[in-house]
Amino acid sequence: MKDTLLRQIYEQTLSGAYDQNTVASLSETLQVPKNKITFALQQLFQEGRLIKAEGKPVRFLSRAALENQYNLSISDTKIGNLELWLAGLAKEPADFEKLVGYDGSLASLVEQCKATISYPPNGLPLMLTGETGTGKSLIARLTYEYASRQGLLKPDARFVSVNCSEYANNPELLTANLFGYVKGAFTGAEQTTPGLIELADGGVLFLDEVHNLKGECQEKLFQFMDQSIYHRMGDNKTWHTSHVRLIFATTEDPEKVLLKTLQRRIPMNITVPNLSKRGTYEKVQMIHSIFKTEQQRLNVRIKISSTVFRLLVSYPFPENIGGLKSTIQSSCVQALFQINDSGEMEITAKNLPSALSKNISVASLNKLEEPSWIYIDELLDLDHSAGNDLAFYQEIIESLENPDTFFAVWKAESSWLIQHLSGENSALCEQRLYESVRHVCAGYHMELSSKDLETLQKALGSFLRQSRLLHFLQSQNPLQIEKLTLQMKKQKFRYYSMASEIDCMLGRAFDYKLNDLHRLVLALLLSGLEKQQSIPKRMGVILAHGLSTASSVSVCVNQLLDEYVFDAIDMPLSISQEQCIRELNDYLKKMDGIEELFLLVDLGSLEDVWKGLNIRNVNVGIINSLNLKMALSIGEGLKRGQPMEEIFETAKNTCTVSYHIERNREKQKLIICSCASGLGVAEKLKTVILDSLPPDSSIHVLTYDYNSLLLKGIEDLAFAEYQVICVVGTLNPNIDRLPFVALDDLILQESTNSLDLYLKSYMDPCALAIFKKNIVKNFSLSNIMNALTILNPTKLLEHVANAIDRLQTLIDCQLTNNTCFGLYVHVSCLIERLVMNRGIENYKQIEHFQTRQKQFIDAVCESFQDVEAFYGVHIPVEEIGYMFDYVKNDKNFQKCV
Ligand SMILES: Nc1ncnc2c1ncn2[C@@H]1O[C@H](COP(=O)(O)OP(=O)(O)OP(=O)(O)O)[C@@H](O)[C@H]1O
Repeated sequence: MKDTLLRQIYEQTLSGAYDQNTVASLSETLQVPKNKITFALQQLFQEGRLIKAEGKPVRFLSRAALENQYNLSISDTKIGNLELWLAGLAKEPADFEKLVGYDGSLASLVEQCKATISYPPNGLPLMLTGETGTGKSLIARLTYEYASRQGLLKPDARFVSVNCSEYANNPELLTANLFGYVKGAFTGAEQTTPGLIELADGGVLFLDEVHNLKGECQEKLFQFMDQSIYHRMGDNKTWHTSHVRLIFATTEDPEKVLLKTLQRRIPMNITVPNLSKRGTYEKVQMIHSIFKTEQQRLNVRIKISSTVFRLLVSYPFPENIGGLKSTIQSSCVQALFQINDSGEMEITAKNLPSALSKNISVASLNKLEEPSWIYIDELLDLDHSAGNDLAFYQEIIESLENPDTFFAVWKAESSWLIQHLSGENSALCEQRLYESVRHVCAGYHMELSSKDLETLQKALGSFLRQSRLLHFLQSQNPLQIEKLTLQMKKQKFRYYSMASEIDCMLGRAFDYKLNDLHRLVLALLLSGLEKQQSIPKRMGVILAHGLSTASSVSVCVNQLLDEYVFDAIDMPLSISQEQCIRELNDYLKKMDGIEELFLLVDLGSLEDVWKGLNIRNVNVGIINSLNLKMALSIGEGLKRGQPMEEIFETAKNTCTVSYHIERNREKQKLIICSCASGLGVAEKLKTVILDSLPPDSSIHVLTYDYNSLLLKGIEDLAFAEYQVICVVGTLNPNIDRLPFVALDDLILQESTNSLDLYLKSYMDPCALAIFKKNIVKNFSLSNIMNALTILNPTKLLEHVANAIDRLQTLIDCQLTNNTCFGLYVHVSCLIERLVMNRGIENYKQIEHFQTRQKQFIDAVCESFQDVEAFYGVHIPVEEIGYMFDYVKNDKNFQKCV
């Protein structure tokens, strides 16, 4: 009757007539009393052949029918909402895809299982070892499903599973059940019964907890493995044949618990990793998958608190996935009546077994419970990139198993992270963050491209977004992270220190604190980004007291040399020597990889500084003198790549100290005599002025070339020693703030006051009176002429005066007396110079003058014809230029023009 009932249910399940699989309906169809149907259904359900759909009335479904129909293995036995559950089944993935981690931590295991079961002709025996609850049974079943789907098994081939531990106290019974027995083989063997090996013919026999198999049974088993034949218990004559693919599983070490002969016959031994090795993301997937099943079973939307999520991910379940599953199931039972107004089941930490939440105080439990809920349906969508990132972080932590190689692992991983982050479209593109990161990097001489900076910025963005996940990762692996931090500080302090600075900056800018794991990953990222760049092998550091002394000198030298040779450490005056040294040591840590350091310190003895330095793999040269010249000399040596000692020697020699004291002194007073007519006139002027000065006068009189005076003014070094009172000459050189006294003024005595005026401050009144008297006497025209020329002054003056009269007629202008007298002197000197071949040859813009003042030039030429003829000279046009300059300032001439 049982078989008929099972067949009926099988067909009705296949045809979808689930409503006919009730006690009442089946009793009616099969014409069997309800109580007998109920009893048989109960038995079949316990055997795992039926699935029970709760409800009114209860319905039963054939497991085999559904498994064939959906081509999958069903582990559920009782279901809540049948329709929902069936909808879920339709979406179920095939065989190994049901295994969380099939393409992750279990990828190679899956490949091995597939290869072993497919090995021709009948597959190879496979041993699965692993802690309890790691998924050995599931993997065995999925291996069967895979073989079945691949057509490696007969269509009706079964997966027969036997748990050897159930027979631990009765090994005979296990042998009987495995190989079958004949009637009378033992007490109670009322009829000949086929064994499980026979039932599994063409399919898969899974022997779980195989370490419970007694030696005798093991021996029987390997005989069967060799030849596919066996005896039933109680009949040692008849051989039976069965072709079975065998899968074994044990939580023990097979080498310790199985006979060597059996071990040899199991060529493939696969270890199933325990939950803690699966990586956080796979744990999250498992939590999701288990809750999802419960959600379907209970037909409610489930949400869990973030604490529940954190605890489930971080708790080290001794029963592995089995433990996680039963914890989740029990939490759902506990929360069965915690359905909110929206019909959602809310699972909080209070619904978890006490073992999980024992580390959380009631207060913090309540506090922690307040915030976010996570819907099961959205669990995997927390952050799409979270999966990869978490696996990445996990891998970093796992690489710690072998600290010697983890930097190598990191190197590879960092390029993954860089790539990953470069492709990510981060929302956190704030210029402030970007600039701050750049600022920190620049402080470490790490010049990053904008793309690299963007990568860093995205990394920080990803930290901010995934803070919840990363914080529980941190809490999950505190020891590894501590160990890693120590290694990082030791080997890559530069990057760790940079990450810490970025952390501070983040704190200020976004009120966000990185945890150790963040900092490590950031440091790793920075070291990855810098792999293309070279940290300077040699560097200079200026260490000086004052708010910006060191930085000013270093900036100046770097600019002058156009090379970054100096860093600076500014020391406020209030800080102690120890603090300075501490700062310097911090700097040295930052500059991890530097080989030589040139240190310029302003204060403190050399010993104080170098004794306090923590030097490892760095040569530090210290010089206790700081000035720009010294810094420049050392900077130049650094730039040229000279050896350290040579650099210091050169600096020492170029910077020898010398001193000079310039005492305050009164400058001597000076009158400059400078004439466009030439130095000769100036010399004569000088003699006349000197003769006019009282004998005890301290005023100096010097001659100076007129053109040089125009060019250089009184900045000329020749005047450095003097305080120039005024210039006396024929033409005003018009020098700023330098008074001019015209010769003609002196001759005409019209403005003796002008010279008096300038000399008044430098002479006592008595001396000034003598000077004035002498000037009147000495500066009469004839006196001047006498002093000026070697020619006969009376004759010369007569000729010149006639020529100038004629000139005035030709240009039709009556010049002032001043101009006339000035011209007499000037032209007389001119003639004398020409006689002596010392004519002036240059005049500014002579062509311009020639074209513009042609009329004047012609007038001069004509009026001076007699003079030229008499003295046998020719007045060149340049000299006429100077005569014009004399005339042009005349107020009458200006009116005529
Ligand atoms: N990779 C996985 N993906 C999804 N669920 C899994 C996975 N591994 C195990 N499970 C689930 O975890 C539970 C325990 O797995 P299973 O019974 O196969 O472990 P086991 O190693 O055979 O344990 P034991 O040694 O105690 O028999 C099962 O409900 C199984 O469906």
